[in-house]
Amino acid sequence: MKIVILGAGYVGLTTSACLAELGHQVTCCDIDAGRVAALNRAETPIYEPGLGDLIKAQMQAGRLAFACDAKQAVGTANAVFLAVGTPSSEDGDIDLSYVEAAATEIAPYLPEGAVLVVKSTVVAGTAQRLKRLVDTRRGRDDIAVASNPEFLREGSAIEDFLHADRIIIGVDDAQSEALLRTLYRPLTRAGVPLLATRTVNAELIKYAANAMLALKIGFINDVADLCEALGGDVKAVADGIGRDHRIGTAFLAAGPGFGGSCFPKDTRAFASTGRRYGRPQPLIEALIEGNEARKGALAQRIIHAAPRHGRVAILGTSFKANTDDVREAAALTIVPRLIEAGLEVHAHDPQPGAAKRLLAAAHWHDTALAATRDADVAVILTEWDEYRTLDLTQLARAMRGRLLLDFRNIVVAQEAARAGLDYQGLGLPAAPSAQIRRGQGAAGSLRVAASPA
Ligand SMILES: NC(=O)c1ccc[n+]([C@@H]2O[C@H](COP(=O)([O-])OP(=O)(O)OC[C@H]3O[C@@H](n4cnc5c(N)ncnc54)[C@H](O)[C@@H]3O)[C@@H](O)[C@H]2O)c1
Ligand SMILES: O=c1ccn([C@@H]2O[C@H](COP(=O)(O)OP(=O)(O)O[C@H]3O[C@H](CO)[C@@H](O)[C@H](O)[C@H]3O)[C@@H](O)[C@H]2O)c(=O)[nH]1
Repeated sequence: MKIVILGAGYVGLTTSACLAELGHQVTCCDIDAGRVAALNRAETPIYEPGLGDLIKAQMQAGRLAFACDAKQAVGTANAVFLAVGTPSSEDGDIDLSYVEAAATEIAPYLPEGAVLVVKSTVVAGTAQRLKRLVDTRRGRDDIAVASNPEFLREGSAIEDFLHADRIIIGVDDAQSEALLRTLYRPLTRAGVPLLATRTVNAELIKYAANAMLALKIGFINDVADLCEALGGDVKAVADGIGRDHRIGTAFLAAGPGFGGSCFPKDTRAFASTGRRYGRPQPLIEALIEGNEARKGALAQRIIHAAPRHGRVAILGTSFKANTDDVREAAALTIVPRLIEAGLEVHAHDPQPGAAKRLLAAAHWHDTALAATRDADVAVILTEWDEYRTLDLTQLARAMRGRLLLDFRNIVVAQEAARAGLDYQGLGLPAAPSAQIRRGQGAAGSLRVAASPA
């Protein structure tokens, strides 16, 4: 099948490379000429494990090409996917201008019978609205518009695409359904379930799925706060509740608040849609507020823990591990607040991406150890594997102070204590470092109070 994808971002590039891998002929177009030129040199503009290699392999196989001129590319396409951005607008609603601009631009050039597929995350009713827009631009009704929301996670995008829990296709006509079923046949044959429903449902599924996952995170973060007050252990609590298969263990890791390009934006859009249609979503409204407040509260915790004008090492600025994406990362809230409070911030991330520019007031280092040199407090903000395996003895030696704040709960408290560090996780009993150093007791048997986030 001949496929054109508009947008060479995380979703557009992953979709392009994976559909090529499934045997389709794919052209991926982007209005960013620099990005297209880099891709044509087989340079991948984002950090996503395995993506660069897959793109190269598919280009060499002749199944994947990149272009700027979408008008020309769509002329012979069976399907055109919109994978452009849908950022938040100022009122929390969704900005559909990129989606509408892309559809408007290509509408006159689509071949009769082509299907326009909305892969970008869009509010319910958008596919039907785009159908009217395309019909008006063409002056006839010969293009079907479908919805095919994407559920990949950054950092495991290819795996998520090729081994999806399910594929959702939103289709309001038989032609779209037939085309999308054929397109995804290699995956459905391999056992991936495909659910066909109307476009409005597909659009709602995407938002409801993200809202549900974000709720799990917001809930466990609140439980972590309670654990701190009561001397409990949020990891044990999460494990205990997660073993109930109706709850499930996934997405119950306490952290510094969810970030990224999706959960914050999509929960805001979900809440805003509820308000617009007179069906408020109070759970989601509270979730959004609590998540923002959490980032601020954790910044305050660091400020209280550090000496005046002290030095803080921030380990990890990406919104999660295995990505260079910093969109709505906790670091973007926390680091500026530390600097405003007069602290000196030394930062490290294995893939800093745009963070170096966005957090230019921080001092950047090439290694985690260099960032922690002479630090009064070290803070883990992203759960990169390299922070899990930090040499804690070296870290303790490099630091001026003793306090390690682990906002991802990835360090073993006893090991930190043995290295001479004062360790605080989130919702974990504080490690009794002094006693452990003297060889007495395990973490949890001797508690010291930790301030709630
Ligand atoms: N990032 C994710 O993990 C993820 C996962 C699922 C769904 N989504 C959704 O997918 C959409 C895309 O997200 P993303 O993170 O890939 O965005 P992104 O910002 O990484 O990439 C968007 C790309 O679209 C390009 N673009 C804008 N207008 C264009 C046009 N008219 N023609 C061609 N290209 C154009 C931009 O230059 C940019 O390169 C969003 O709606 C997002 O909510 C994202
Ligand atoms: O137990 C957890 C799981 C995640 N997070 C945080 O939640 C945010 C989002 O993480 P994740 O969902 O892994 O990454 P995304 O790439 O943003 O993926 C989400 O958003 C995408 C865009 O809509 C969807 O396609 C995915 O299904 C959905 O998981 C990050 O800040 C994580 O650190 C936690 O704090 N605790």
